[in-house]
Amino acid sequence: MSTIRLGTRRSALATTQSTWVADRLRAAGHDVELVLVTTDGDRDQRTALRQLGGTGVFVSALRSALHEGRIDAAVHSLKDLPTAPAEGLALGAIPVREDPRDALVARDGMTLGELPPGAVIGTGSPRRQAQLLALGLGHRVSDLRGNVDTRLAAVTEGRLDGVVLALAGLRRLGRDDQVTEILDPIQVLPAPGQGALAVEIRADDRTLREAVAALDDPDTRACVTAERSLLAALEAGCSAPVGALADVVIGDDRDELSLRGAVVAVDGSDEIRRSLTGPLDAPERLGAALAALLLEDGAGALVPDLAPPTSPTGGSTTRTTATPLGA
Ligand SMILES: NCc1[nH]cc(CCC(=O)O)c1CC(=O)O
Repeated sequence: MSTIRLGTRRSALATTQSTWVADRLRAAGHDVELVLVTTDGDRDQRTALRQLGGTGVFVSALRSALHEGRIDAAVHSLKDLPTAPAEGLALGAIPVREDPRDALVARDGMTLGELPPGAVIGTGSPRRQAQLLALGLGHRVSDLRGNVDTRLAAVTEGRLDGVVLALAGLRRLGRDDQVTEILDPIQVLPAPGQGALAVEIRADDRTLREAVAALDDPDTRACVTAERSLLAALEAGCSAPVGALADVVIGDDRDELSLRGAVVAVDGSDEIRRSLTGPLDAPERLGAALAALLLEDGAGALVPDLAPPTSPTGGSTTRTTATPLGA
């Protein structure tokens, strides 16, 4: 087969991830060439992610390159991919995922519990902000964007007391030695899909589909499918204050999927956490069922832009459209 042109964003994290995918494809006997693509999300470092249009800013340039045949496959961080399927494209492989948890990098080796009230923690993610404030430790949150090294520098240079990032990104970049606390999902649930990669291809490209299929990890795919179905059923985007984490667990006579979800008011004043377990082969249903449960129990009141409950109770108005948060 001819050389696979593997499209990637230019950031250190993105090229590390795509190099990882390229190495696995090469190990399987393929020739691979990395093609660097600049995205709007990389170009505009100063605008808050929310103002940039939330979902998809890192993704659309790679998708255009796929559609136009400039690349044969694109490597994305799955959590940056909008939940809506892209016309004509398919997720050819979802490789085994890195640790999905969030991590704190704080001054003086401190954990969240050790940071004093008034300490300022940097994050550009409403999900992280909401869950950090909901801990009730009196911390403050400051908007922070930029690549991993820029964000870490804010702590080492003393501008912030701490930053919260995905452990997966720090691991891949070899920066996890700076982590002062791995945040327990009991307190801070990661973003749906966090720690996982997606290899996107053209849906009709059977050669590429076969080439990348060996990279797919079915357990990871089941977990992230459940997490993303929850997000989709809430009609929330990747910048919504919604956390989700699925695990494969040992059931009575076979493996099952356990899904946790959290919807948190962005000011941390209230939160709803629920979990459900279901069959491993029906992750979409599990995600949708947990979304319905969260909405029934009032998630919509915490985050006004979420979907209405599927069975509206007396007196409430059923909205026919929902704007994704962050749009
Ligand atoms: N939104 C940026 C982004 N997209 C994926 C990762 C980390 C790697 C991953 O989650 O797979 C990050 C950085 C971060 O959240 O700290």
